[in-house]
Amino acid sequence: MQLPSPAKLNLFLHITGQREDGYHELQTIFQFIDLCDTLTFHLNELDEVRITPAISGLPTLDNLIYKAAQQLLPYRKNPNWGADIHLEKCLPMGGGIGGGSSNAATALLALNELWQCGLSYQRLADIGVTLGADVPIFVMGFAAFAEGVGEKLQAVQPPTPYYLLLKPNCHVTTGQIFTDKHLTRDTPPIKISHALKLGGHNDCLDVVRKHNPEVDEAYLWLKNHGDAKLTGTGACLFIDFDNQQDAERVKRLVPSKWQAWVCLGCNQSPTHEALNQWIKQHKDK
Ligand SMILES: C[C@](O)(CO)[C@H](O)COP(=O)(O)OP(=O)(O)OC[C@H]1O[C@@H](n2ccc(N)nc2=O)[C@H](O)[C@@H]1O
Ligand SMILES: Nc1ncnc2c1ncn2[C@@H]1O[C@H](COP(=O)(O)OP(=O)(O)OP(=O)(O)O)[C@@H](O)[C@H]1O
Repeated sequence: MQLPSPAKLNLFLHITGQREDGYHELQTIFQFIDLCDTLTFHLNELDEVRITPAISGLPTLDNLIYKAAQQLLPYRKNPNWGADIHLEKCLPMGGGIGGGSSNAATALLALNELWQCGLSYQRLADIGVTLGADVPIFVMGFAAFAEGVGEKLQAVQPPTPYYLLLKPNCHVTTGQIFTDKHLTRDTPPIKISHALKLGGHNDCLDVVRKHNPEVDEAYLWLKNHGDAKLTGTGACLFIDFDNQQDAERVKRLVPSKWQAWVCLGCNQSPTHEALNQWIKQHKDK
């Protein structure tokens, strides 16, 4: 089974409070983009989960794909079943586009089928949120207005423009941004209708720019070409365009020290499209 594992953008990110366990309550709109890793799964009968290739600097036990697989082991129909998982990495790490969370969700969705666990998407999302706040959105697979720590989801259909996505040459640690004492944590909650009509801002932007001069520099550069926004806690920035040509034109101007992509917003996750096709083919057999 081969599945794409897409990135997400936070079209805005408001921090509305902080829970007693330290986690922040937020409001955001999540939308997928067609920039993806690819995961390939083969069932084995060795009761082992093996992931190739290793991600440099990341022990397998810490790989979110491995952690996701461990969570599903108790639900396997056959206790001898394991999986060989190949990861083709394309999404930059520490970019605020949720690559690790997406990989975890893709593994939950794939292994739920291959191991015949029979869990609902909601059960997989509940398991997923224990791995990372961004995992549920990738499990559910629809663009959403999110609240809580990102797990309370209402489906929405925002416009699906072309985006220019820019990755400054640095890695932002989400935990560091959320522990900064200057982070604004009291943005008044907004209604979903307001969010869809007027959007919002990213409360993390100032703190991320302060900690990461490269993000600051890239933000000032991108602002000359449109309404530059930060996704999640960065480092990635984006602007939207009505058409692909305009996005490509600005991409050609991006200084070579930064990575840039032109991608399309999607309100359905490509993981689910591919998974549903796989399920259909296997039912037909
Ligand atoms: C910023 C967002 O990307 C917006 O979509 C997410 O809220 C972050 O989600 P994530 O990367 O899956 O984050 P996690 O791996 O769950 O958390 C990393 C660290 O960020 C902090 N954290 C994360 C999410 C949240 N709502 N409040 C927090 O305070 C916690 O200190 C946590 O230890
Ligand atoms: N399969 C994986 N792919 C990428 N990162 C992983 C994976 N498994 C664990 N990680 C760890 O998760 C960290 C965050 O990676 P990720 O790509 O999700 O960052 P991010 O885009 O900033 O996420 P977010 O927007 O959720 O904060 C990485 O630095 C890495 O240590």
